[in-house]
Amino acid sequence: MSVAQSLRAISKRASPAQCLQAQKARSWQQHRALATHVPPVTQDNTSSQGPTAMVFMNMGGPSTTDEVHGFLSRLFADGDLIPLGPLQGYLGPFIAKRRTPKIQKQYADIGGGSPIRKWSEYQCEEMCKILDKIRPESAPHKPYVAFRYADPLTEEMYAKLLEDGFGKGKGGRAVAFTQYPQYSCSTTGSSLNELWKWRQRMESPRRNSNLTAAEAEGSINWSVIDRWPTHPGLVEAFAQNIEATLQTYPEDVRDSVVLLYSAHSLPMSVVNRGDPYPAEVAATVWAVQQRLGHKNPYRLVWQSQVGPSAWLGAQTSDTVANLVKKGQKDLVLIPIAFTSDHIETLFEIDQEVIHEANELGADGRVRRAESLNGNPIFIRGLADIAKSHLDSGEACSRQMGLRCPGCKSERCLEQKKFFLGQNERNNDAVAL
Ligand SMILES: C=CC1=C(C)c2cc3[nH]c(cc4nc(cc5[nH]c(cc1n2)c(C)c5CCC(=O)O)C(CCC(=O)O)=C4C)c(C)c3C=C
Ligand code: FES
Ligand SMILES: [Fe+2]
Repeated sequence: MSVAQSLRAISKRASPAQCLQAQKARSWQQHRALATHVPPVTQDNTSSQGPTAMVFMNMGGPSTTDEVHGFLSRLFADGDLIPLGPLQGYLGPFIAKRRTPKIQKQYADIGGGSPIRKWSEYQCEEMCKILDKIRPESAPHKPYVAFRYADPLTEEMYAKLLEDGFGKGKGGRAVAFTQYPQYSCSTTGSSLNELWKWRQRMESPRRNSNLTAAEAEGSINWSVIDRWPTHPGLVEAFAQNIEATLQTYPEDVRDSVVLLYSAHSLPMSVVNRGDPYPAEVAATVWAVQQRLGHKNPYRLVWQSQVGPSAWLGAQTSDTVANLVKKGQKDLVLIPIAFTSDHIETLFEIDQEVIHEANELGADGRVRRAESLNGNPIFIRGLADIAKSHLDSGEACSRQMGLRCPGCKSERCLEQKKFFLGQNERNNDAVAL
């Protein structure tokens, strides 16, 4: 049975409409029980390579409104995300401070904070439980979360890894697993640059004079899962959420509902540098459309642009308003580049875009597909991605070695050299 078939089999317990209802009502405990529903394992559970640290990397978000300023300060200090040149140290804090009240209000409006920490910790824990069963040779798999701009930060995660017995002369295996399905240098690239920076600070004898030679010798062996835009588990989970939302429309209009896949936009300067993200997001969309049998018309649109520079379009909000004005009111919005709810779904789509559509007369017919959050098919897919990665013995994908055509960043080059060099299998791969 293929991965896609087995994922579909796991989920064949309710119709899409029932699924939507059930998903809305599903409690935390139920999510837990479903995520760990895996086929029985027959291998014996003796571990020879474990423990293995599974580190989920993402941007993070403020869990409370008090954390908004710190979150924005780190975000605007990140030259990989927002390059402000030599003035970054002055301009970054200035913009962060000025923007804080507006963004605090948005987080207050979605319940007081971002749910991304809760979902990331849950997804990682549940994935590790599944991995222990389907890949006992590297068990126990220990869950860690490393956020770029909010707690738990990369340095906090690294300190915890060392405290838990990885590194410091004992070596140990850690997998940096990006939670951005599609690779962008402004997201996954930034998280990897940060991880590499803290690895140098905490485990390199040149940078950390407190390390003994033995401790430096036995440092953590890192590998990276850097992208997974068309993995069947991801595609199946998206497809089922879309089908469940389509079931909420009357049968006679169902096939003419327009599907609007919405992803966070990128500045055109990043797109023109050759960033892989737009192509990889489009790959996800195409895979989901194929799984759905192309029954509905679709468009890929882009949201959440910040500041006055040119960004990749068409914009989600303009597209929705245009279609509604033209009389196409049946629209499903699908957040396609993020794996849990966040301010862009709960505030921007639910409270701004859909609200505006209703003011234009959409009459509740513009709806959003649920985010992946605790979806058991998705979490089973994550475990499958991790298992394939561990089985492959590779340090990272070959794709990761090839820099953007317009990249001038030494940091990118050094980071890629480091991760490529973490495993013998990649010995013939070079960072270009
Ligand atoms: C795949 C997802 C994302 C990409 C690509 C991305 C690129 C990107 N973002 C900014 C600037 C900001 N992003 C902000 C918040 C934010 N961004 C993403 C995702 C991606 N960003 C998320 C999920 C969030 C919200 C986090 C949460 O609530 O959980 C913000 C802060 C909010 C604001 O001030 O509006 C900024 C700023 C740039 C410049 C960029 C590409 C270069
Ligand atoms: S900006 Fe893409 S590799 Fe450096
Ligand atoms: Fe963003």
